[in-house]
Amino acid sequence: MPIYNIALIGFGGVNRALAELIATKNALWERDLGFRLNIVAVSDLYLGSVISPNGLDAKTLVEANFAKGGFGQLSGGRAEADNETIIKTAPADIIVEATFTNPKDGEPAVSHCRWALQSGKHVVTTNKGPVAIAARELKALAKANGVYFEYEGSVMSGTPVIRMAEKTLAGAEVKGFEGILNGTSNFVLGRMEAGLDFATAVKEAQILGYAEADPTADVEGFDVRLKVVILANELLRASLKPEEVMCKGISKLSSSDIETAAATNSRWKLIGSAARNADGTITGSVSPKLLPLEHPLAGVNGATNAVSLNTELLGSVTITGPGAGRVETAYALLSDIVAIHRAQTAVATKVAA
Ligand SMILES: NC(=O)C1=CN([C@@H]2O[C@H](COP(=O)(O)OP(=O)(O)OC[C@H]3O[C@@H](n4cnc5c(N)ncnc54)[C@H](O)[C@@H]3O)[C@@H](O)[C@H]2O)C=CC1
Ligand SMILES: N[C@@H](CC=O)C(=O)O
Repeated sequence: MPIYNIALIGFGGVNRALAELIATKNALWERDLGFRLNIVAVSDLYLGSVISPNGLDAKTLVEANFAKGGFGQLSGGRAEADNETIIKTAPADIIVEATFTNPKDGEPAVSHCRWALQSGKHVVTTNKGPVAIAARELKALAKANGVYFEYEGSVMSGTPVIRMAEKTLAGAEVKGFEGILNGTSNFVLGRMEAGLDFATAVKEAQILGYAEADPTADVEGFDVRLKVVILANELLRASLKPEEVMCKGISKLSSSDIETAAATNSRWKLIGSAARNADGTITGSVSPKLLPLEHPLAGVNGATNAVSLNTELLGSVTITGPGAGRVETAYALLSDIVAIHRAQTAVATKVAA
C-alpha cells in the first residue's frame, strides 16, 4: 500500500484543512482509496519551515497554536519559510502548493511549481496564479519529468468542474460557458440582499475562509478573470491571458441597486463567461449581470458556484457545488492526489501485464 510523502507550501486555511483530514481520515483512505498521506515538510511565510523525513504528526501540526516563526521550535524547524530548499530537497513525492494567489504574474507560486516539477515531484495546487498564467509551461515540464501537475481546486474549489468537463464530457464539444465562479462575491451579494452593508459582508466571507488574502481580487472580479482564463484554456483550447479578459467586479453595486433588483424580481450576479466566436477566436468577460429570478444562475446562493457549459452534443450542462471553503478546497487537493495515484497504478499495472 503506497504512502505518499507530501510537502505543504503555505499553511493557511486550505493546507491546514488538508492536514486535519490527514489526521482523521488516513485509515479510511487506506481502506477506500488504497493509499495514506504522510506530511514530511511544511513551509509558510508566517510560521517558518520544518522538514521531518519520517513524517510530522498531522494532529499536532493542526492543534498546536504556533505563533509567528513557531515552526522554529520544532525539531528540523526554522523560524523562516524556506520554500526553495523544501521543494527541491525534502523527501516528498508530492508538493502541495497553497500559498496566496498572485493575480498579476502568479509568482512566487509559478516558481514553486517549476522547482517541484524539475525535481521530479508531482504538484497539486489550489493556487489560480500558476494555472492561469503558466499552465502550458508547467504541464510540459511535468510531462518531461514524468510527473503530474494537477489543479482541480483552482476553479470552483472541490466541485470537480475541470475533471468532469475533460473526462466525463470528453467529445461533447464545449463551445462556451457562463457561470458564478467566485464564492465570496456571491456570498456578499446575498448578504447585502439580506440587509448587510458591503464591508460587513466581506468581513464575514473572510471569517468563513472564502475570501482571498486581499479580498479586492474577489470583489473586483480579478479572481473570476483567472478562472475564466483557466476554463477557457482547458475546455476551449484557448490561449487567453488574464489581461485579455474584460473585467468588472461588484464593488460599485450599492445596497439600493440590490434592493431595486429584488423589487423587480431579479438579482445581481457576478458572471464569468467565455465563448468561441464564428471566426474561431475566443473571448472571455467578467461582469455583474442583472438576472431574472427564473434564470438558472439566479438561485445559486452563498459561496456556492455554478457553471453552465454550452456543448455541441448535449446542449447546456450545468455543474454546481461549493465554490470556496477550507475543507471543500482541501478536498480538491485530495481529489488531485487520487487522480495521481490512479494514473500511476494504471501505468504500473500496464507495465506488469
Ligand atoms: N479558501 C478557499 O476557499 C480557496 C482558496 N483557493 C486558493 O488556495 C490558496 C490557499 O488559500 P487559503 O489557504 O484559503 O489562503 P490563506 O491566506 O488562508 O493561506 C495562505 C497561506 O500561505 C502562506 N504564504 C503566502 N505566501 C507564501 C509564500 N511565498 N511562501 C510560503 N507561504 C506563503 C501564508 O502565510 C498563509 O498561511 C490561495 O491561492 C487561494 O486563492 C482556491 C480555491 C478556494
Ligand atoms: N476567494 C475565492 C476562493 C476560491 O477560489 C472565492 O471566493 O471563490
